[in-house]
Amino acid sequence: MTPGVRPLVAGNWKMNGLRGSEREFEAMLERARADRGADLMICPPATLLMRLSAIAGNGPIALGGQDCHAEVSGAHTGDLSAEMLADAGATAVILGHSERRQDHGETSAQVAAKVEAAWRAGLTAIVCVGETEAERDEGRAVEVVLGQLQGSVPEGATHETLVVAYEPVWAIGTGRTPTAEDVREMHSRQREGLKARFGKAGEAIRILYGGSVKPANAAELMAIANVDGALVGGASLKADDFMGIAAAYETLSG
Ligand SMILES: O=C[C@H](O)COP(=O)(O)O
Repeated sequence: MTPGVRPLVAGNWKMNGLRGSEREFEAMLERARADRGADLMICPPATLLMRLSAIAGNGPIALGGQDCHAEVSGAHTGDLSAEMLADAGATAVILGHSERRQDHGETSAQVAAKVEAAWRAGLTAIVCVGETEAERDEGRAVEVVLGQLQGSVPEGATHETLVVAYEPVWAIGTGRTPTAEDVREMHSRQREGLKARFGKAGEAIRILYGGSVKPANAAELMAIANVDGALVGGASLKADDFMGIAAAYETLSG
């Protein structure tokens, strides 16, 4: 946690979810009515955004997209603009997820262009960074992550327009997590980088941890300095698991 910074627990449904998933979302909403000490967000596949937005209303769970194109509109088959996501009810968009960087060859420069697009549309950009296992083994984790952060985030970021999500690639969907000391070190180095670049604003930009976050390990991870919430994949698909992670903040504040 960072003193004075309200945490964010965001769920990334990735390529999961059909209409029946509305029931899971409704169950999350019902349980989110009590303030859990953290902002909550679900990033469903784009096909569900408008439906979940109609259910969510002005309730306690915000919605986000999982990617966007840098342009406003045009001949880009299969792509979605940030404006379209905003129109469908999103207030944020995940950008530069390692699955986009790996599966679609996205570079940090392309991610930065998408961040500009998100800001143009009034969306908060959730920018993902993280090292592979080989890069960690080579002792390059800090260098890789700070390089991605520098290249993927344009000038002018604030705590309202930017959220960073640190996700070690080898921890995603594997059930493995870094040691608390490694998480502390990585988040602290990113905080220093954000402060050096954005001054006072960099102190309040949220840095989420992502990678095999579960109800059982959430409280320990979220208690680490400069861990301002979580980006949750698999465990965000079920209301019990997602709200179990959000409940870590009740433990921490209680
Ligand atoms: O965006 C979320 C992450 O990739 C984490 O996924 P996971 O919680 O399934 O490990």
